[in-house]
Amino acid sequence: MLKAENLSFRIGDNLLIDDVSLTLMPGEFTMILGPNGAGKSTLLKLLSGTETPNQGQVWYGDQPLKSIPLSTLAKKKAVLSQLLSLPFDLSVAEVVMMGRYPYFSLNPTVADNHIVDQCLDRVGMISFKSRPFASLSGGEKQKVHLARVLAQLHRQPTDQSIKYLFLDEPISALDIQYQHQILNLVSSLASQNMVVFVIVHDLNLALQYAHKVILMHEGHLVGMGTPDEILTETTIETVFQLRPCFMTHPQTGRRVMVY
Ligand SMILES: Nc1ncnc2c1ncn2[C@@H]1O[C@H](COP(=O)(O)OP(=O)(O)OP(=O)(O)O)[C@@H](O)[C@H]1O
Repeated sequence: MLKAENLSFRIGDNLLIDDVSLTLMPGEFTMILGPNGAGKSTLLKLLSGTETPNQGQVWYGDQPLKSIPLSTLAKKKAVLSQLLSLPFDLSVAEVVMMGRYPYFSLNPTVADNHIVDQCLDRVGMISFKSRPFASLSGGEKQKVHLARVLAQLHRQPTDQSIKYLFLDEPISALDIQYQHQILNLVSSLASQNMVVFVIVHDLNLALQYAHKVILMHEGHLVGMGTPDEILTETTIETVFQLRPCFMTHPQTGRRVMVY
């Protein structure tokens, strides 16, 4: 379980996160939504330990996040940020191998190489293994970085510990086929004792995939609950200044939104 208590974060005079408390459970696929500048990436950074709150505390299980040694944290938690480019010239396989750095000292083992292949295969990028990373398209880069975080959180069969996965707009550059493929993959990860926290902008994908939705606006948490509880006409109009229209999908019976 991840628990955040009364988090606030400010830069200069800007209060980016204002008294946010939440609980995330392993097994739940949590999506965070909100307009540009709402504070979603900042909250992700606080929950993943990339930034330290000015007030409040984050707990991973019964341990304060700030007390967990970095070497332990690197095997427990992985973050996919919006930054896709890399300052050095690496192959696709080498980028994914970065996810294995916490597990070996000098050289990767046969098992590490196998995990890299497995993770590339899971995101449909195994045939790109030897390509220079810099030569990939935006969507291809996004899939390779996802393989990297999968490699980082790869479990040994005996490992029952809770893992924490943070994805900042992981499907923003993907075509619709891969959007669904990756969200299905992330959903299956959530069911494997993982806390999964994903920022997306597509409210319909949240309606389709999320177990829990967190809606943010101007650094505040507007609501947290099931997509049907939180994504209502009123909240969407308040936060996005657009009145949505809900319809029922003719085949699945699910709620879908049009604008
Ligand atoms: N270093 C900084 N100094 C001042 N303000 C900042 C800084 N970093 C972020 N902000 C501001 O904090 C607010 C929240 O930013 P954040 O990136 O968390 O938003 P977001 O909800 O993830 O937005 P988006 O959907 O556009 O990615 C924004 O208004 C942003 O301009």
